[in-house]
Amino acid sequence: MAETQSDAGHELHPMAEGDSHTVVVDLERQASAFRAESEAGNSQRNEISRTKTPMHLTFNDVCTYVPAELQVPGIVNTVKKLAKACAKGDAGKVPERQILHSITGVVNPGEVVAIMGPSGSGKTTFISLLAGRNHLRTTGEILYNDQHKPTDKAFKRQLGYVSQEDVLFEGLTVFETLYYTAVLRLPRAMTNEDKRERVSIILEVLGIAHVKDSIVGGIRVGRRGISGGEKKRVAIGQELLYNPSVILLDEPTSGLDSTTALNLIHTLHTLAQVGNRTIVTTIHQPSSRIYQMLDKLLLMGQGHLLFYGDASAATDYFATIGYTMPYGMNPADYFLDVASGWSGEAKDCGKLAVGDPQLKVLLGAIAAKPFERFKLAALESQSILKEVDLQTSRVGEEEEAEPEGASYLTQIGVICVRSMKDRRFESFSADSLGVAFFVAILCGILYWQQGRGENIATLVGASNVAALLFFLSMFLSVNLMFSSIFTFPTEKTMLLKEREAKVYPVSAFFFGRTLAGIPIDLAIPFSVTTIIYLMAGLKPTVGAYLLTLITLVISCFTAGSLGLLIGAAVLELKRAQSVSICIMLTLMLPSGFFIQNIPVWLSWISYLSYITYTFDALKFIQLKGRVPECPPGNDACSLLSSSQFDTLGPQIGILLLMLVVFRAGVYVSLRWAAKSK
Ligand SMILES: Nc1ncnc2c1ncn2[C@@H]1O[C@H](COP(=O)(O)OP(=O)(O)OP(=O)(O)O)[C@@H](O)[C@H]1O
Repeated sequence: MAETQSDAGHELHPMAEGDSHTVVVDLERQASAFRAESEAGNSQRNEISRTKTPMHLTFNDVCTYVPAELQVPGIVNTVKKLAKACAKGDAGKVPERQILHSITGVVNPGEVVAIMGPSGSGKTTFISLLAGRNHLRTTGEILYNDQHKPTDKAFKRQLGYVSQEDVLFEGLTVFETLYYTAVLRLPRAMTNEDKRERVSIILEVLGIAHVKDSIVGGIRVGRRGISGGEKKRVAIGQELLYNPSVILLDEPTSGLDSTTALNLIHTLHTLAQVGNRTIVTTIHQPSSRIYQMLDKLLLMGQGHLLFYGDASAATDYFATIGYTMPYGMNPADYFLDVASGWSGEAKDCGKLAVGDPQLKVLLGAIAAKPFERFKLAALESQSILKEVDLQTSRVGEEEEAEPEGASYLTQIGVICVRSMKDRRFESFSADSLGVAFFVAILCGILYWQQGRGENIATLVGASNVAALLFFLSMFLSVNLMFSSIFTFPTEKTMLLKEREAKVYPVSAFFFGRTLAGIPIDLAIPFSVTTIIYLMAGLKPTVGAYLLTLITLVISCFTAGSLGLLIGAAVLELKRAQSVSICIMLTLMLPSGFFIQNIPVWLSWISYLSYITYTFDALKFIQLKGRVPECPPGNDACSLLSSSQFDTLGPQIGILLLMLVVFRAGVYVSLRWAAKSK
């Protein structure tokens, strides 16, 4: 039996290259191989071909509303709006626009339903509602197997959702992307080998095995990776891995050439049929060959349901209400024309607006001769529900006992390793290393041996060393802080996507990302400090070197945490950058280097600045007892050697405390961001 399986796998061809039949035939062969293996007791492979619980989807009278006015963000605008609403006496009431109007229907297991409609007709809104990923005000009911709402936390894990935008890690290879998803989402009882094998099967099924070692690529990593169509298939593969009963896809074929799009729909069709999955996909402009492959069509126009039923019956239906398709036309093109307000005469060609007479005419014709969706839906619902009931009762126990996913420690480990691999092109890129080494060597040359005993014994030499210590702490910490503010805004979409699918808790993401940052964030401070230390001839004892290094590393981690906190709290890059510049300058100016006589009412800021404590600690380590006696009354000189504390402990302790507080703030901000979406 294993031979049959491997044969099926090896003979598959990449979709983009092979013809469409190959994939279907191969999938069918593979599916029969899976079934055969299942009979032989190999349940794992069987999971790929058939779902555990077939899902019957019903949506009834779904209406969705959005605010009718522009919602300008910001506290001032919110207060203004509230004041206006209170003055009018309608506080809390926001004028709304209806974007979905009474969408009703039924989708059975094993079917592929295509949602079609012109741009802005509500396809994305509707499919994201089916996936429980839309939080707009919605009335009506969406139920799976008559009991699960798509927003139910426990049930969400069973819904595969591929959004319109590709949310992938640009720095990972295709195999890594699918493998880490497999480790996070597949049952912990499965061995690593089985998970790898599952990934290999998915790669073959989706025709992307030939690019498994190519990176995803993108603007962030500055590298061209796999093609748009391949990215889309990687995203689909991530969902297929855990064998969901329902797969919802938002425009999976956009950007694909017609053959690749046809192959993708073939694949979905086969997955639905051999796996008894419920598949709903929005689709923009399907070719006539794709259209023929669809089981059901849900046509939308301006948020209204214009047709729902067998795709093959749509042409006849529209003919009966006076919209006869011209001979030889692609039905999909014709229905889009109709939904866009074209009634067959060239002069009427144009887009519909709500209340458009054309839409009213069409809706009137539909109301006069409905496509019997309600009757049909009710009948189908009853017969299919019986079948689903039977199958569900057989697998009912399995559904109750959803297998446990990765353990908490595995989640942290995977998030950590995945994040390190994703950042491998950035953190250790020639650019960032080049800047760090350039600055270190420039500093070393400019301050060449300034820290030696004879130089530091002069007032000028001691001042130079103090300036070098301040610069060193500023350069390293600001460097890290500014790179840290990008972390969460750029990973926000991935965090939200994986949180929506309940893959891991926020704390696992927080600890995983924190761990991933440690080696990368240590490397630059360590090498820069060592180069400058040797070239500038700072205090030549191992103890002083280690203390300087420890102080700078803690200071960098504190600054990095502040950067993460700003990024996590703001989650918007431009704003995060502006906020961090303000905070950094506020902390730097009163830190004891630029100005000594700070106005009393502002002096408290210096106590909040991690730079004050870092600079103090470095002066204590390098200058205490080594600088010349200050002439009486020379304040500038005495500042060289003075510290706020006579020992090192309090400075280091306060820095560590700040580090913990900032990290806790990061965690709270992430939780809040994940919740508020
Ligand atoms: N959060 C929102 N706030 C305001 N308007 C919204 C929101 N979401 C959707 N809309 C509006 O609802 C309508 C339908 O949008 P939707 O994105 O669902 O259309 P679509 O059919 O998927 O379009 P496309 O094919 O161009 O992606 C549009 O007019 C859009 O502006």
